[in-house]
Amino acid sequence: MPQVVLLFSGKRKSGKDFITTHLQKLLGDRCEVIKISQPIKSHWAKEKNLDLTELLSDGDYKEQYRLDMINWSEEMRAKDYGYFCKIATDNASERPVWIVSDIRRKTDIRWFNETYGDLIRNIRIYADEDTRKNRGFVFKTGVDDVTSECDLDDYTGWDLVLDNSNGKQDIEDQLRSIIRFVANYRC
Ligand SMILES: Nc1ncnc2c1ncn2[C@@H]1O[C@H](COP(=O)(O)OP(=O)(O)O)[C@@H](O)[C@H]1O
Ligand SMILES: C[C@@](O)(CCOP(=O)(O)OP(=O)(O)O)CC(=O)O
Repeated sequence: MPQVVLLFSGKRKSGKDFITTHLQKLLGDRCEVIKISQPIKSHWAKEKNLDLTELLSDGDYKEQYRLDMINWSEEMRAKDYGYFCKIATDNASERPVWIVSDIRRKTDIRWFNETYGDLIRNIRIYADEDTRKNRGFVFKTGVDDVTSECDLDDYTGWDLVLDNSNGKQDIEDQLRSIIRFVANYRC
């Protein structure tokens, strides 16, 4: 069992990967990064003979397949909302800090809450739309107006909110806030 499970969410190009990758470097082998989208992308790469490394990176490649992956994964979630959360965590190591870098749905939070209870901490990464556009965000119907991107818009149970817009806190400050926040867990 981990000692703390940090759930990160945020809209496309808000900086989830950026912040969690830096956090991982800082915490080293005390932490494990878990991606719910990993089993989705693995399945899709096998099924369609795609480049998994590219699908996992922040480039444009994954955007070409995002809509299809959303639609397929929603069918799976309709049968079992925790399906991908379970596969992603089944493969995780026994490190004390788990960083889940891509929480998107209330049912993701529900599954982690039911499975890890008091260990979970909800961290929201915010970035304003101009910043996200500068980072390559382009609105796409079927992607940005569906559950995948919008389900947590009205969620209010955040334990920590970080503003990762241009000109706000720099990455060192962001990381310090997170570390202060998890410090109680002797990580
Ligand atoms: N605070 C930041 N400073 C500089 N570049 C950033 C920052 N946050 C994100 N980026 C860059 O913006 C792009 C999108 O960030 P990413 O972490 O992939 O977003 P998300 O995972 O939320 O879609 C990446 O190229 C990333 O390096
Ligand atoms: C099909 C997806 O899992 C693809 C998610 O890919 P990423 O987690 O890489 O996305 P961003 O970091 O926000 O750009 C979305 C879903 O609804 O499950």
